[in-house]
Amino acid sequence: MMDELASTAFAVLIVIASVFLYSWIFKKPSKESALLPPGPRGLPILGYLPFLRPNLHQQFTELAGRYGPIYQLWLGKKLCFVINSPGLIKEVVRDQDTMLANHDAPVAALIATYGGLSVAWSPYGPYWRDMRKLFVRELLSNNNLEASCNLRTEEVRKAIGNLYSKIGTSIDIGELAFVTELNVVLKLLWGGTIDGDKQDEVGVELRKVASKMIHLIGQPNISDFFPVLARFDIQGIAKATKNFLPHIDRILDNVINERMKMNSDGGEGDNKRKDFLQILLQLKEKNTSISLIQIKSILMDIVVGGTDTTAITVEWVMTEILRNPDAMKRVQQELTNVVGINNSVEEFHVSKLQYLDAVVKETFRLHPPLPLLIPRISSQSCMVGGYTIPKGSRVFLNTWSAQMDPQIWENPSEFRPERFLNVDSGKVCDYLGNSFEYLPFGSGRRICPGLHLAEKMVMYVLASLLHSFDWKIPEGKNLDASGTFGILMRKTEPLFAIPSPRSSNLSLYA
Ligand code: HEM
Repeated sequence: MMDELASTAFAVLIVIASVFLYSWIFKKPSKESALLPPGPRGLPILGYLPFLRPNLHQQFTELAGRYGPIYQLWLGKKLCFVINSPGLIKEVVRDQDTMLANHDAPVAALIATYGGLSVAWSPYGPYWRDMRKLFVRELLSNNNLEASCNLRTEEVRKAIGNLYSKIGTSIDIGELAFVTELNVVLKLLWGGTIDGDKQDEVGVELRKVASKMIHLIGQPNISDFFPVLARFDIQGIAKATKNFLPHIDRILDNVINERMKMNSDGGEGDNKRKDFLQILLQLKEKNTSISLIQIKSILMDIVVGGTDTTAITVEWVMTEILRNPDAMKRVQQELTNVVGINNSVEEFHVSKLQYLDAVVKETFRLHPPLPLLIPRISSQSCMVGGYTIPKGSRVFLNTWSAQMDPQIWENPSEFRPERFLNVDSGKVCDYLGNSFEYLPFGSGRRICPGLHLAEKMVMYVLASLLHSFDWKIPEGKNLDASGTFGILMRKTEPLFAIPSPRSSNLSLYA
């Protein structure tokens, strides 16, 4: 994608170079008063854009070796800073958190979220705070997560039950995890509003929507690097996103209408527990400041933010486990001890699965789904590491670099879950954003609000897959562990694996 961007950038921009050279020279912010860090030099106008490689987090880490833990580079008209060390990441998310609390929303993200109304893409301020509070309080609080345990159990059991009918065949693990996670998320969102075949249809449609949206948002867009060119929409990304929006609207409008009909018929939907859509619609009735498009943006936050990330994680963990048979044996032994070979895994078992927990943590370290988190933009000029970050700069927090730092992690490229078991090392890494050398869910005000749900789901799905089945790679397939970065880092080749039953507990899943 970066190569494509580079050639498009060249073709278009060489033609108009002379016009821009003038404005470039005269509009570039003055450096006299700002102490900027060193950084790689790029070309006039294009900056470093033509030199970007697909795996940005790796390239940024290499550049840190040359320029230090903080450096600057121009991407088109945008001044960018890359922060690579735990100490400086801490400065950003603790000391300068309010100045750097905005995500730098690409044009496509703003269009897809009705002008930035979602939690992820709204600017830091009262609107974002209220929406995030609502999101966390009503959907992702500990109480709500406990209350929705049955629903997750039901969906995971359904997925495992289906696998028993596919014994010996090759399974796309990412797809399996995605469908399971999407079903859980849809149940949390609108419970029994729609059910059966209709739920499956909506699931299939939302799946397409989520992956298209991630593709559009993750695609490098000239308009983001040269805002003055945004109105020409050279790559047609804005147009594609606008054309696609009515499709999202139609799906969500249908579900919302169904739910409103149920409300007016006095139906509670998914038995006693209120689903998220029901809560949002009730709030809307009471409080006219919440509009339908805000509700839709939040629903999309969850569908887009909560499904692919979790599925990618399950796929990476399964890949590492298949590459490390000793780890697979140890996980399965732990499951046998904690769950019992002929019992099914329950969510309450998960907190006792310490080795699996270490395997998941180690996988997040090596393969974080968002190795550069979501890039920030400075709302005010501020200082990091003794350097000035001028207002309006893009800031990349390269957590991958910190997670692969040999000064912190011994033999960082080796898969060694034991490093997360070693309590004596004094390194207690959790997901809460306080260990700045380990931040798979980010940190500070913008830390992922879905982390507890994600943790529960990832652990529960993996425990169920590994307790019920042994897994092997299909003949002729290799177990490649390379990733490709868009906005998410996915496996370059999807993982296929063949299940064979480990225990005779099929009846528990039927
Ligand atoms: C393995 C799964 C997941 C990973 C690795 C992950 C990771 C992240 C990261 C790194 C960020 C950016 C944090 C920052 O900028 O500092 C983020 C933000 C976000 N995530 Fe997640 N996430 C996951 C699952 C979920 C789930 C399940 C949901 C919702 C149900 C969710 C919803 C969001 C939202 C709404 C934001 C934006 C928060 C804001 O801007 O205030 N994520 N996530």
